[in-house]
Amino acid sequence: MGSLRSVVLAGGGTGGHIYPLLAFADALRRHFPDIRITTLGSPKGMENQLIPAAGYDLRSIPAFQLPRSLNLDLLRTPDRMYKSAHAAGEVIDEVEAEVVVGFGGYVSVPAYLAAWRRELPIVIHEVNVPPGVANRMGMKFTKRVAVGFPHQLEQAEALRNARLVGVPLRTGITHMDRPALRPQALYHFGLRPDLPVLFVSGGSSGARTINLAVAAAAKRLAHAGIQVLHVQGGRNDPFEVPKDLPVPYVVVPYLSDMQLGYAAADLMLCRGGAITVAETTALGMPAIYVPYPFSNQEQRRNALPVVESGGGMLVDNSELTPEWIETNIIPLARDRQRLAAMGGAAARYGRRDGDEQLLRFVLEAVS
Ligand SMILES: CC(=O)N[C@H]1[C@@H](OP(=O)(O)OP(=O)(O)OC[C@H]2O[C@@H](n3ccc(=O)[nH]c3=O)[C@H](O)[C@@H]2O)O[C@H](CO)[C@@H](O)[C@@H]1O
Repeated sequence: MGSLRSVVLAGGGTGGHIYPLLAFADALRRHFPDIRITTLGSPKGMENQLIPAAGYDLRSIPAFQLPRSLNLDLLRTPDRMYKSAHAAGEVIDEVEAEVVVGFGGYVSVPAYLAAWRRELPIVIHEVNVPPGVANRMGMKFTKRVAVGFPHQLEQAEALRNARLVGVPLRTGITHMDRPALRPQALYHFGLRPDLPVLFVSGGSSGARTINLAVAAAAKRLAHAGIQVLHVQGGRNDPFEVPKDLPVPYVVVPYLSDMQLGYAAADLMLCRGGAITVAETTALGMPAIYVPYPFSNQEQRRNALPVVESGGGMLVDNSELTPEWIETNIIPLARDRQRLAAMGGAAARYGRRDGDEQLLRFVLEAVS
């Protein structure tokens, strides 16, 4: 394996772009303890909480809002684009970066531009179909594109020649011994060991439809003996859960230790964000996916191969009602055999070494 002294990692916005960046940073640190790792983020994204909390150097680049599609609007923002790229370039020069690795989000664009001007290697990691706007721009400057999932290679022309590496995931998740951590996780959340746990999470920002539907089904779930661990999500309004339920229904605003949630869970109800899908499958977690309906069907594409291989169920956002939950989730959560079969199928689809595979790809780029 080669070696690296200084890298710049760019990515921001929501958890889906930041957690893979952090997991990759951890892999770099494991292999090269003296490496200088500098991250570029935007002033308002979740990176401002998550990256410093993980102990990495975060530099803020002036906000640069891309249009939702690549069109002429881009040419109308040259000043801001120039300013952002200039700021990214200053950081790249200061730390003498050998490579820029981008994970998507608007802040990646100035990083790609600045690296390209300096003729530095650029590596892009993309997890969605269609690829995000920022990474699509980046692909004009580099052919070194890595993807998280096999379906991306088939479903996006722009990703046809990409390298399949998987998704860098936090080792707290990939190296977790779920049964061993379970008692501690249940105790942590105040959940009972004798009843199944439904773990509800709408991704890093939360999901209003999921939150309201599950809260409205709280009584039915509780009377069926199903406990709920419900992550409200970073950007969502609180919701009401009836008091005096016969079994625990625990609401938490956000989980920094997501592995505790996974360890407590028997079944997950979640959106189909790419990193969530990478995590549930890496863990062999049976899951019901409710794809976010407003972004190009990308979350449906993430979840569909898992569901087709038997690792979960898929339900449309508009169909997730308390009645649907009663009819479908209650029997499933009580059926240990079916859950085990689903979990096994999910695990066969999942990958755990995305961080190592991406590192290999990046080392090839700098050699
Ligand atoms: C609405 C939208 O556009 N969503 C996109 C966004 O989702 P989002 O940002 O929600 O990202 P994902 O669902 O892919 O990942 C969420 C991440 O947040 C973590 N987490 C979540 C809740 C919590 O309390 N604690 C915690 O740590 C999860 O463990 C996971 O690592 O980025 C993904 C990756 O580009 C895309 O595939 C999604 O389509």
